[in-house]
Amino acid sequence: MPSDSETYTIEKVKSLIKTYPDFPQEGILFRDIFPIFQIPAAVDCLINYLAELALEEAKSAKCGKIDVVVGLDARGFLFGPSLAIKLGAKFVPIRKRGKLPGPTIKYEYQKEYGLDVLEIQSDAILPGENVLIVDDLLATGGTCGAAEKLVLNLGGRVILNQFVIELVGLGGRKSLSGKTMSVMEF
Ligand SMILES: O=P(O)(O)OC[C@H]1O[C@H](OP(=O)(O)OP(=O)(O)O)[C@H](O)[C@@H]1O
Ligand SMILES: Nc1ncnc2[nH]cnc12
Repeated sequence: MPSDSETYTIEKVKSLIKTYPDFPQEGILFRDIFPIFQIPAAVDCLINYLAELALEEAKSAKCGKIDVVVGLDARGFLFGPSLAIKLGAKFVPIRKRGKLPGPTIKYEYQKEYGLDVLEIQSDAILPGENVLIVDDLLATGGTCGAAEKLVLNLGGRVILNQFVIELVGLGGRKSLSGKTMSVMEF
């Protein structure tokens, strides 16, 4: 099947991201990743790139394989399942309050614009499993910091926090305990 995925570069993928000033509130420069999903070759390029970085990190951490890819509600779900397939890992969601059935554990956190609660199903990660956390964007780090706490509380090992976009000016990676990588900086 003809495809231009080989000619797509991360720089080209970055150029697809649109910026909206004052959304969803004044003072926020919103980075929109959805235009990437209008171009299958761009998505393919990005997922392959995330998978390569993750495999390199698992190798250098000498942890064996990534057992679990945890995706963060909601835009982390755009990347998590595809990445999990590439890594031969299971996919587990971390969701906002009240969305997951059965026994869960919760963690309250501060984000760029407001307070929120994240939850994970209690049996989703087994003690000692190697976990990669993926999300579309790192801003203040509140969301991913809460996700790390949930993973650690279930006995998982955070091998890598992976983001498509990092808003470097907000210094979010300072509040994360695990190794952190982003594909693009703004
Ligand atoms: O580093 P932080 O300051 O915590 O911010 C980053 C988080 O904020 C956004 O999600 P949001 O909570 O807006 O939810 P959404 O994905 O459902 O839009 C983004 O997708 C990250 O998950
Ligand atoms: N500036 C931003 N753009 C897109 N998503 C975000 N989530 C938190 N901050 C954001």
